[in-house]
Amino acid sequence: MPKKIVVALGGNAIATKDGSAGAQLNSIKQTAEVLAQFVKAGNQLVVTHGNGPQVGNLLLQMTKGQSKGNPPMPLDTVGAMTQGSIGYWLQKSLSEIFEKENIQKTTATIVTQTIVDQNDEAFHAPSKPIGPFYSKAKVIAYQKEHPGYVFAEDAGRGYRRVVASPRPINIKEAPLISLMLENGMVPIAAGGGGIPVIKTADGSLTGVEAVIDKDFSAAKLAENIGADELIILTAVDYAYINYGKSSQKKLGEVTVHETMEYLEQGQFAAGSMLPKIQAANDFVSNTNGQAVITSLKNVSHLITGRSGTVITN
Ligand SMILES: Nc1ncnc2c1ncn2[C@@H]1O[C@H](COP(=O)(O)OP(=O)(O)O)[C@@H](O)[C@H]1O
Ligand SMILES: NC(=O)OP(=O)(O)O
Repeated sequence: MPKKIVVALGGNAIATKDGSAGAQLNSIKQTAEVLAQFVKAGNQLVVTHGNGPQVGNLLLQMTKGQSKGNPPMPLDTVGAMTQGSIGYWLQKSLSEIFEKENIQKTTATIVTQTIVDQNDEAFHAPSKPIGPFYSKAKVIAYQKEHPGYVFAEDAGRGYRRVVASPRPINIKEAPLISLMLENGMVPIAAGGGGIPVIKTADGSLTGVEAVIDKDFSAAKLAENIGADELIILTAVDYAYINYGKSSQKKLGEVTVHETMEYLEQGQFAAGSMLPKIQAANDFVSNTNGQAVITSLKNVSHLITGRSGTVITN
């Protein structure tokens, strides 16, 4: 039965070792072929994506080229810029497939704002990894240059700069995204978790220095638009317990209750699998829908049957 699906794509699934626009576009072209399968199967689809590598890389480029009259942009603006660039690559790739395969769909990227709480504790505890991986020695050198920067170890893969990552409260453009779906479009929205904004006393929205986790924003967007399913696509086919150990065991069909127990045991690494499990649990608990965590290459199995880590109530 056709469903309303929100797919969240990992920023690391888009970024390539070669960070050029051409290389990222090529990688996204292959991703779009996979995403189009959801549409061909008759589903309503919203695509959201990460920007962790891209937002950090763009900031590095700006820092290098800065001058008094040409300062680096704040993180809300850099986030918006990556929504534009990654959205453009996705939109172009999906449109080309729709045209080539005569699929009666259009797609467009929505510059999306995500409302967060200005008192969120996360503003005092940077946790979201952005940009490239560094060695310990490089981190020490970097911190001399930029004393305000905070770095953290990222799931055994090296050190990365970390920034504040408050939880989304609401997706400002959710009603527009619903309208697009009702009119047969494929929205690309809440990229990079959405542009982080707070509500000020007069009710207006102001951008803040943060990068929101796209898994939490995808879950909130899925909730806001009444989606049936949240699908988080990353590098692994399943979430595992005892990950990386000889006793590693994949999680197939699990309940929120079971994942909560694994969570308490510390089975999921902070900054990588942990937010995915938490976001999936939030969506399932708040909506009674279903969440799936799997890899891009496993999507064909997902479309024909059940595959990956499937979380239900
Ligand atoms: N328990 C776990 N099960 C599966 N993967 C895990 C687990 N703990 C940590 N990971 C790591 O989390 C990664 C996914 O997180 P991340 O790379 O941040 O995702 P994204 O695709 O959103 O960029 C996996 O590729 C894996 O290396
Ligand atoms: N914003 C965000 O969550 O990006 P990644 O998925 O790349 O970490």
